[in-house]
Amino acid sequence: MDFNLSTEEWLNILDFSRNGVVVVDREGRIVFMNQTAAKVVGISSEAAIGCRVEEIIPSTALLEVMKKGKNQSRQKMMVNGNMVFTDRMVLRKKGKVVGAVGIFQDISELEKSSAELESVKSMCKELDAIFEAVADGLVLVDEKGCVLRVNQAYQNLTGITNEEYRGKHVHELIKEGYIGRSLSDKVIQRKTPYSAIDIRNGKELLLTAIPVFNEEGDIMRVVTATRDITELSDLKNKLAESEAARDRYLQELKRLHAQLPYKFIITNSPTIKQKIELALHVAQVDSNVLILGESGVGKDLLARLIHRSSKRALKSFIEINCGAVPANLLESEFFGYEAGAFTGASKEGKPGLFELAQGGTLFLDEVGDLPLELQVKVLRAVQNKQITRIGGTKIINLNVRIIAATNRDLEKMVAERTFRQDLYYRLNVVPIVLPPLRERREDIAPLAKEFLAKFNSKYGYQKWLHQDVITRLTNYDWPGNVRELENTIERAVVTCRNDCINLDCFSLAPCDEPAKCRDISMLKQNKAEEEKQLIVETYRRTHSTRKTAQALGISQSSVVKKMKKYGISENHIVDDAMSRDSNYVIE
Ligand SMILES: Nc1ncnc2c1ncn2[C@@H]1O[C@H](COP(=O)(O)OP(=O)(O)OP(=O)(O)O)[C@@H](O)[C@H]1O
Repeated sequence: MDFNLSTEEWLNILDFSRNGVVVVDREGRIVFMNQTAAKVVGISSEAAIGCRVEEIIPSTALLEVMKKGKNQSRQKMMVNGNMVFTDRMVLRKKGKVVGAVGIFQDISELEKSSAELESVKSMCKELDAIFEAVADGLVLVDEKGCVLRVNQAYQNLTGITNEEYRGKHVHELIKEGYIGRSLSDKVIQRKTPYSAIDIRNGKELLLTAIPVFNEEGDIMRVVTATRDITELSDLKNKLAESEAARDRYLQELKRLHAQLPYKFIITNSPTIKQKIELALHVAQVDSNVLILGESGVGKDLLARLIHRSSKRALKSFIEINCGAVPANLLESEFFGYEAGAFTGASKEGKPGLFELAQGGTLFLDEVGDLPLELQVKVLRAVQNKQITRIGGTKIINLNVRIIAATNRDLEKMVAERTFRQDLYYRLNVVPIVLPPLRERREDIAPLAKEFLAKFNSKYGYQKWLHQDVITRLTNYDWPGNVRELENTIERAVVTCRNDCINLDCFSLAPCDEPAKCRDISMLKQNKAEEEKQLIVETYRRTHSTRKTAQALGISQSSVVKKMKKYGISENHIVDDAMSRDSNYVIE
């Protein structure tokens, strides 16, 4: 075969090679560099030829190869940032070294791919570890529904091994009775995740199957996670049970709580017991309650009982004595005010009692004393369950239960047009009338004993009541009702020098008919002049409406009202012009 190629032809062939070829002469100057080498080195062959090889390829070892006269193969080196494998060969002519050739292969891409392969491999290992480590059972099926693998947790959960599952179609598994239904099948059909709860082997399992899509958007895998929620369900049931128990205890607690004030309401009277039953009953609903009865019969006590027995028990019980707050302050007391609403208003503004009672109960004591002009505003609040602070525009929604009380005859007041009829109806949803003590004399002895025990303990005595005293107290009419009885016992306990409290210790003069007695019962029974006289006398002694009220066994607001009624001015009574009771201006 005649196949003699010229040097140029050989060089052309080398130029065409996908391997880089660099030839240097004895001095190390580049005499040939093919296209591939030029590309890797980053310089044109023309520019490279004639240059010293170490200037163009600083990492070259061709000079060393020539010096040692020994070829090298498969050496890794970096050329212009590219990783190459190189073979170096010494060129000899007649046994003399005349130059060297380097042939190299760019392996950068290969390196990159193998690095990627390594990372994919380690990722696979990680996923394998995760697949096996998760507590949920996992089943992996392909796009057709054939099981690729199941993890250890799934095998533990179902008792079915990987081998039994692997390679089988889910339909086959259903047929063979391994599973009752397949979620993977549904996911493949619908192309969306799917969840269900199954009972298998007596265990409650939560199954969640999700599809895995390829680049084209076709399902390539379905992963089904199976979680044993038997324990969770048990816990849920236990939680529900303990919540129900807690509610029961709460109710019981409320009931006991409600009984607490009941215990302090001392009574032997069937009528009062009935009223208490009624109060406990209406406590459960939010309807307005109107408690009627003379001063000191226990209206306040009953209002508190209703609150404490209601579902509002843990919220505020706000009480206002409508007769004890000066009329000009009542509105702001009730509704509050915004900052700077009027001269003297606090900078921050102030919430009113309606707001303070949010969620709880507002007790309007002595509601009959509410000034007419305020009645309409209170009506609006009670009716609409909304208020606006004085000087404000914001509507505040109310969630307040209203209990009102009075010792006045509201019906008569309505007839006389001193109390608004609409407000009366609004408040009088459930009326509870507490009879005076004289109409339930069976309560007097137990109450007296209770108060005796209370004040004995308060003052550290061990006194007792003589039977005559009990009889006397029982026969007495008690215009100031329980409050008066309480004060009378306290006075007797502290003033009586003997341990046996006998009739001498009482200012109640012994008499057969209580009505004839010359004592504070006059306040109720005697003519107005005597009542006036009694108040004047008591005030002269006490110098205060509060103490006068205490001494007479009536409320402070009643004293103030009666003083107004009889035109009793403080100056008439005491020389000292300064009233000690700064709450009231007595004309
Ligand atoms: N049944 C009772 N058992 C024990 N204490 C009672 C009873 N009834 C009333 N009291 C006591 O008598 C006093 C007066 O009761 P309360 O303030 O409830 O009467 P009121 O009708 O609201 O009086 P007012 O109309 O003057 O406001 C309170 O100290 C209260 O604790």
